Amino acid sequence: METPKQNHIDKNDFDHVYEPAEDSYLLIDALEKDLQYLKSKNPTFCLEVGSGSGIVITAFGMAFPKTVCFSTDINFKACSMSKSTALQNKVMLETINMDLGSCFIGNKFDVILFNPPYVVTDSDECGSCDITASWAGGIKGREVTDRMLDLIPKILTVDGTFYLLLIEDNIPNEVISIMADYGFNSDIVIKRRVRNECQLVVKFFQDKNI
Ligand SMILES: C[S@@+](CC[C@H](N)C(=O)[O-])C[C@H]1O[C@@H](n2cnc3c(N)ncnc32)[C@H](O)[C@@H]1O
Repeated sequence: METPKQNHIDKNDFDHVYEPAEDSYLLIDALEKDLQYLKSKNPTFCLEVGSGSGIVITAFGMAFPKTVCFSTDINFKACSMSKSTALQNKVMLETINMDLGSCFIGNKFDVILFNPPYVVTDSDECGSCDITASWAGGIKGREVTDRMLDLIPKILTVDGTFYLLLIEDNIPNEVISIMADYGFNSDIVIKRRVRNECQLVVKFFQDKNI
């Protein structure tokens, strides 16, 4: 998958919006690894929750020009940057400044992407609308992620796929078990150690075709 250009961004903008890092590129690499699977699904609608600079959803939109792409972010400045990144790379993207994706209940996406704030912090650090929201994940680094898990069955198509980035501190087996209770199968697409952090991307799906 091609890496989107981000020439329009001033370095200082990353004081307010998450700068693409190893986790962003791991999610892109997971999509690249799953390209044939995704192509076989011919997705009509894709949503990235917490799109930050927009690098992931733009990479997806470049690889799937016929897919209608949406993104959300709790941080207003991230929404503007996502839109500009998409525009610079000629990707049509609808961005919405909101919490997760609850306004979409009743609508269904074929692909949902989420690189959440996953760092273990105190609960009271979690839930801001600024740059802290990029990383502060509360207890087990899962407070935002777990709310998203509850939403997935309501906004993913029956044969859709949800890609979620986690670190070992998030206890991936617990996440897999929560999703299994909702009727989802899972598969670890990619795993990488980055300094002292083990990052992985897990995909969740309801059909049997991996
Ligand atoms: C780790 S950053 C990932 C940014 C981008 N997707 C990437 O991979 O580079 C997490 C993003 O989620 C956003 N976020 C955090 N909590 C959110 C929420 N409740 N609803 C929507 N976005 C949220 C943050 O503002 C931040 O942009």
